[in-house]
Amino acid sequence: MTDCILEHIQKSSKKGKKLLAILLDPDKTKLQEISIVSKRIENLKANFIFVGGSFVEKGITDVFVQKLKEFTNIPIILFPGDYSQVTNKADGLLFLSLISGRNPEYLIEQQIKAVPFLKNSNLEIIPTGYILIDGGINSSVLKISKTTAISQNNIELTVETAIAGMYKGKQLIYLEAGSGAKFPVNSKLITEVKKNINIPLIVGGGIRTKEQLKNAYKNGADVVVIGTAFENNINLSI
Ligand SMILES: CC(C)=CCC/C(C)=C/CC/C(C)=C/CC/C(C)=C/COP(=O)(O)OP(=O)(O)O
Ligand SMILES: O=P(O)(O)OC[C@@H](O)CO
Ligand SMILES: [Mg+2]
Repeated sequence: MTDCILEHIQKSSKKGKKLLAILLDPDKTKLQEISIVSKRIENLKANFIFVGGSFVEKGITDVFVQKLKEFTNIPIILFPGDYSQVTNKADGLLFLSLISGRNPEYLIEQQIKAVPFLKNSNLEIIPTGYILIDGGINSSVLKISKTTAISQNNIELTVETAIAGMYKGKQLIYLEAGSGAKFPVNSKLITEVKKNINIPLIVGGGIRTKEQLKNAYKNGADVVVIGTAFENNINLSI
Protein backbone atom coordinates (compact mmCIF):
# COMPACT_ATOMS: atom_id res chain seq x y z
CA MET A 1 0.00 0.00 0.00
CA THR A 2 1.39 3.40 -0.91
CA ASP A 3 1.12 6.24 1.56
CA CYS A 4 -2.14 7.55 0.22
CA ILE A 5 -4.30 8.18 3.29
CA LEU A 6 -2.01 10.67 5.00
CA GLU A 7 -1.26 12.34 1.68
CA HIS A 8 -4.98 12.67 0.99
CA ILE A 9 -5.51 14.31 4.40
CA GLN A 10 -2.51 16.62 3.98
CA LYS A 11 -3.56 17.73 0.50
CA SER A 12 -7.18 18.27 1.57
CA SER A 13 -6.02 20.26 4.58
CA LYS A 14 -3.92 22.54 2.36
CA LYS A 15 -6.87 23.09 0.01
CA GLY A 16 -9.33 23.61 2.87
CA LYS A 17 -11.36 20.59 1.79
CA LYS A 18 -12.96 19.16 4.91
CA LEU A 19 -13.11 15.44 5.57
CA LEU A 20 -15.53 13.24 7.47
CA ALA A 21 -14.81 9.96 9.24
CA ILE A 22 -17.48 7.70 10.65
CA LEU A 23 -16.34 5.64 13.62
CA LEU A 24 -17.60 2.08 13.92
CA ASP A 25 -17.03 0.18 17.13
CA PRO A 26 -16.97 -3.58 16.40
CA ASP A 27 -18.53 -4.05 19.85
CA LYS A 28 -21.58 -2.05 18.90
CA THR A 29 -22.29 -2.81 15.23
CA LYS A 30 -23.41 -6.36 14.47
CA LEU A 31 -21.91 -8.20 11.50
CA GLN A 32 -25.39 -8.61 9.99
CA GLU A 33 -25.84 -4.82 10.05
CA ILE A 34 -22.67 -4.07 8.12
CA SER A 35 -24.25 -4.06 4.66
CA ILE A 36 -26.87 -1.44 5.58
CA VAL A 37 -24.44 0.54 7.72
CA SER A 38 -21.97 0.69 4.81
CA LYS A 39 -24.69 2.06 2.53
CA ARG A 40 -25.56 4.77 5.01
CA ILE A 41 -21.91 5.75 5.38
CA GLU A 42 -21.62 6.00 1.60
CA ASN A 43 -24.75 8.18 1.52
CA LEU A 44 -23.12 10.53 4.03
CA LYS A 45 -20.17 10.77 1.62
CA ALA A 46 -17.79 9.93 4.44
CA ASN A 47 -14.15 9.93 3.37
CA PHE A 48 -13.01 7.32 5.89
CA ILE A 49 -14.34 4.65 8.16
CA PHE A 50 -12.53 4.50 11.48
CA VAL A 51 -12.77 1.15 13.25
CA GLY A 52 -11.99 0.80 16.94
CA GLY A 53 -13.16 0.75 20.50
CA SER A 54 -11.77 0.70 23.99
CA PHE A 55 -12.88 -2.80 24.93
CA VAL A 56 -12.96 -4.83 21.70
CA GLU A 57 -11.95 -8.49 22.16
CA LYS A 58 -9.06 -9.99 20.24
CA GLY A 59 -10.00 -11.31 16.78
CA ILE A 60 -13.27 -9.37 16.48
CA THR A 61 -11.82 -6.41 14.56
CA ASP A 62 -10.26 -8.66 11.93
CA VAL A 63 -13.61 -10.31 11.06
CA PHE A 64 -15.38 -6.95 11.25
CA VAL A 65 -13.01 -5.24 8.79
CA GLN A 66 -13.13 -8.20 6.41
CA LYS A 67 -16.94 -7.95 6.34
CA LEU A 68 -16.84 -4.16 5.81
CA LYS A 69 -14.51 -4.66 2.85
CA GLU A 70 -17.20 -6.80 1.18
CA PHE A 71 -19.55 -3.83 1.10
CA THR A 72 -17.51 -0.66 0.69
CA ASN A 73 -14.42 0.80 -0.91
CA ILE A 74 -14.19 3.67 1.55
CA PRO A 75 -10.72 3.50 3.13
CA ILE A 76 -10.77 1.79 6.52
CA ILE A 77 -8.51 3.22 9.17
CA LEU A 78 -7.90 1.42 12.45
CA PHE A 79 -8.39 3.58 15.52
CA PRO A 80 -7.39 1.07 18.16
CA GLY A 81 -7.83 1.21 21.90
CA ASP A 82 -5.41 -1.70 22.12
CA TYR A 83 -2.68 -3.28 19.98
CA SER A 84 -4.74 -6.49 19.74
CA GLN A 85 -7.11 -4.65 17.38
CA VAL A 86 -4.49 -4.43 14.64
CA THR A 87 -5.51 -6.24 11.46
CA ASN A 88 -3.82 -6.27 8.13
CA LYS A 89 -7.20 -6.22 6.39
CA ALA A 90 -7.64 -2.47 6.97
CA ASP A 91 -5.97 0.21 4.85
CA GLY A 92 -4.36 2.32 7.52
CA LEU A 93 -3.67 2.61 11.23
CA LEU A 94 -3.70 5.65 13.45
CA PHE A 95 -0.53 4.85 15.39
CA LEU A 96 -1.79 6.62 18.48
CA SER A 97 0.20 7.97 21.40
CA LEU A 98 -1.90 9.37 24.21
CA ILE A 99 0.19 12.49 24.66
CA SER A 100 -2.21 14.24 27.05
CA GLY A 101 -1.65 11.36 29.49
CA ARG A 102 1.29 10.24 31.56
CA ASN A 103 0.72 6.50 31.37
CA PRO A 104 3.70 4.75 29.73
CA GLU A 105 1.41 1.94 28.59
CA TYR A 106 -0.30 4.36 26.16
CA LEU A 107 2.79 6.42 25.38
CA ILE A 108 5.11 3.60 24.26
CA GLU A 109 4.19 0.12 25.60
CA GLN A 110 1.16 -0.46 23.35
CA GLN A 111 3.15 0.73 20.35
CA ILE A 112 5.95 -1.77 21.05
CA LYS A 113 3.42 -4.59 21.51
CA ALA A 114 1.97 -3.77 18.07
CA VAL A 115 5.28 -4.12 16.24
CA PRO A 116 5.20 -7.91 15.65
CA PHE A 117 1.83 -7.44 13.90
CA LEU A 118 3.02 -4.45 11.90
CA LYS A 119 6.49 -5.46 10.75
CA ASN A 120 5.24 -7.43 7.77
CA SER A 121 1.91 -5.73 7.22
CA ASN A 122 0.84 -3.47 4.37
CA LEU A 123 -1.00 -1.08 6.63
CA GLU A 124 -0.26 2.59 6.19
CA ILE A 125 0.99 3.57 9.64
CA ILE A 126 0.16 7.14 10.59
CA PRO A 127 1.89 8.60 13.68
CA THR A 128 -0.85 10.41 15.58
CA GLY A 129 -0.72 12.51 18.73
CA TYR A 130 -3.93 11.80 20.63
CA ILE A 131 -5.04 14.50 23.10
CA LEU A 132 -7.92 13.97 25.51
CA ILE A 133 -9.96 17.03 26.38
CA ASP A 134 -12.57 17.02 29.15
CA GLY A 135 -15.90 16.43 27.44
CA GLY A 136 -17.93 16.31 30.64
CA ILE A 137 -18.06 12.51 30.95
CA ASN A 138 -15.84 9.81 32.36
CA SER A 139 -15.13 8.43 28.89
CA SER A 140 -14.05 4.87 28.12
CA VAL A 141 -10.62 6.15 27.06
CA LEU A 142 -10.12 7.89 30.42
CA LYS A 143 -11.16 4.76 32.28
CA ILE A 144 -9.03 2.38 30.31
CA SER A 145 -5.96 4.59 30.10
CA LYS A 146 -6.17 5.73 33.74
CA THR A 147 -5.18 9.22 32.66
CA THR A 148 -6.81 12.61 33.11
CA ALA A 149 -8.15 14.85 30.38
CA ILE A 150 -7.03 18.42 29.79
CA SER A 151 -9.61 21.02 30.83
CA GLN A 152 -11.50 22.75 28.00
CA ASN A 153 -10.23 26.03 29.47
CA ASN A 154 -6.58 25.08 29.46
CA ILE A 155 -5.70 26.44 26.04
CA GLU A 156 -2.02 26.86 26.85
CA LEU A 157 -1.45 23.24 27.88
CA THR A 158 -3.49 21.90 24.97
CA VAL A 159 -1.59 23.99 22.43
CA GLU A 160 1.78 23.15 23.96
CA THR A 161 0.89 19.43 23.98
CA ALA A 162 -0.10 19.59 20.31
CA ILE A 163 3.10 21.45 19.37
CA ALA A 164 5.22 18.98 21.34
CA GLY A 165 3.48 16.17 19.46
CA MET A 166 4.32 17.84 16.17
CA TYR A 167 7.97 18.32 17.21
CA LYS A 168 8.07 14.63 18.15
CA GLY A 169 7.16 13.83 14.56
CA LYS A 170 3.45 13.11 14.76
CA GLN A 171 1.80 13.58 11.37
CA LEU A 172 -1.68 14.20 12.77
CA ILE A 173 -3.05 15.68 15.97
CA TYR A 174 -6.36 14.26 17.24
CA LEU A 175 -8.31 16.41 19.71
CA GLU A 176 -10.70 14.05 21.47
CA ALA A 177 -13.51 14.99 23.86
CA GLY A 178 -14.31 11.29 24.40
CA SER A 179 -16.87 9.08 22.73
CA GLY A 180 -20.34 10.27 23.71
CA ALA A 181 -18.98 13.51 25.19
CA LYS A 182 -21.50 15.99 26.59
CA PHE A 183 -19.43 18.88 25.29
CA PRO A 184 -17.42 18.62 22.06
CA VAL A 185 -14.01 20.31 21.93
CA ASN A 186 -14.79 24.03 22.08
CA SER A 187 -14.26 26.47 19.20
CA LYS A 188 -11.48 28.45 20.85
CA LEU A 189 -9.45 25.33 21.60
CA ILE A 190 -9.75 24.07 18.01
CA THR A 191 -8.81 27.50 16.62
CA GLU A 192 -5.78 27.90 18.88
CA VAL A 193 -4.43 24.41 18.23
CA LYS A 194 -4.93 24.75 14.48
CA LYS A 195 -3.17 28.14 14.47
CA ASN A 196 -0.12 26.66 16.16
CA ILE A 197 0.50 23.48 14.18
CA ASN A 198 1.26 22.85 10.55
CA ILE A 199 -0.02 19.29 10.42
CA PRO A 200 -3.65 18.27 9.90
CA LEU A 201 -6.05 18.28 12.84
CA ILE A 202 -8.67 15.63 13.64
CA VAL A 203 -11.48 16.53 16.04
CA GLY A 204 -13.98 14.14 17.60
CA GLY A 205 -16.14 13.36 20.57
CA GLY A 206 -19.73 14.49 21.16
CA ILE A 207 -20.37 15.90 17.68
CA ARG A 208 -24.03 15.16 16.94
CA THR A 209 -25.45 17.94 14.77
CA LYS A 210 -24.78 19.64 11.46
CA GLU A 211 -24.08 22.88 13.33
CA GLN A 212 -21.46 21.25 15.54
CA LEU A 213 -19.87 19.64 12.50
CA LYS A 214 -19.75 22.92 10.57
CA ASN A 215 -18.44 24.72 13.62
CA ALA A 216 -15.55 22.26 14.05
CA TYR A 217 -14.66 22.66 10.36
CA LYS A 218 -14.94 26.46 10.50
CA ASN A 219 -12.61 26.61 13.49
CA GLY A 220 -9.93 24.53 11.83
CA ALA A 221 -10.70 20.80 12.07
CA ASP A 222 -9.51 19.08 8.91
CA VAL A 223 -11.17 15.76 9.74
CA VAL A 224 -14.20 15.36 11.98
CA VAL A 225 -15.02 11.99 13.53
CA ILE A 226 -18.60 11.01 14.30
CA GLY A 227 -19.32 7.80 16.18
CA THR A 228 -22.11 7.86 18.77
CA ALA A 229 -24.54 10.03 16.76
CA PHE A 230 -24.31 7.59 13.85
CA GLU A 231 -24.51 4.54 16.14
CA ASN A 232 -27.71 5.94 17.64
CA ASN A 233 -29.24 6.79 14.27
CA ILE A 234 -27.81 5.37 11.07
CA ASN A 235 -30.25 7.55 9.13
CA LEU A 236 -28.53 10.61 10.54
CA SER A 237 -28.33 13.50 8.09
CA ILE A 238 -25.34 15.76 8.54
C1 LIG B 1 -0.55 2.06 18.26
C2 LIG B 1 -1.50 1.01 18.66
C3 LIG B 1 -1.46 -0.26 17.93
C4 LIG B 1 -2.39 1.18 19.67
C5 LIG B 1 -2.56 2.46 20.36
C6 LIG B 1 -3.14 2.27 21.70
C7 LIG B 1 -3.35 3.63 22.30
C8 LIG B 1 -2.15 4.44 22.64
C9 LIG B 1 -4.63 4.08 22.48
C10 LIG B 1 -4.97 5.41 23.03
C11 LIG B 1 -5.96 5.30 24.14
C12 LIG B 1 -7.28 4.64 23.80
C13 LIG B 1 -7.77 3.63 24.78
C14 LIG B 1 -7.97 4.97 22.70
C15 LIG B 1 -9.30 4.42 22.31
C16 LIG B 1 -9.78 5.15 21.14
C17 LIG B 1 -11.16 4.74 20.77
C18 LIG B 1 -11.32 3.62 19.87
C19 LIG B 1 -12.22 5.44 21.23
C20 LIG B 1 -13.62 5.15 20.85
O1 LIG B 1 -14.44 5.23 21.92
P1 LIG B 1 -14.96 3.94 22.69
O2 LIG B 1 -13.88 3.42 23.49
O3 LIG B 1 -15.58 3.00 21.74
O4 LIG B 1 -16.00 4.51 23.66
P2 LIG B 1 -17.44 3.99 24.01
O5 LIG B 1 -17.40 2.49 23.96
O6 LIG B 1 -17.69 4.53 25.38
O7 LIG B 1 -18.31 4.59 22.99
O1 LIG C 1 -18.66 8.78 19.56
P1 LIG C 1 -18.44 10.25 19.36
O2 LIG C 1 -18.89 11.06 20.54
O3 LIG C 1 -18.99 10.74 18.08
O4 LIG C 1 -16.84 10.43 19.30
C1 LIG C 1 -16.12 9.99 18.18
C2 LIG C 1 -14.68 9.75 18.48
O5 LIG C 1 -13.93 10.89 18.56
C3 LIG C 1 -14.54 8.95 19.74
O6 LIG C 1 -13.28 8.48 19.86
MG1 LIG D 1 -18.20 4.86 21.03
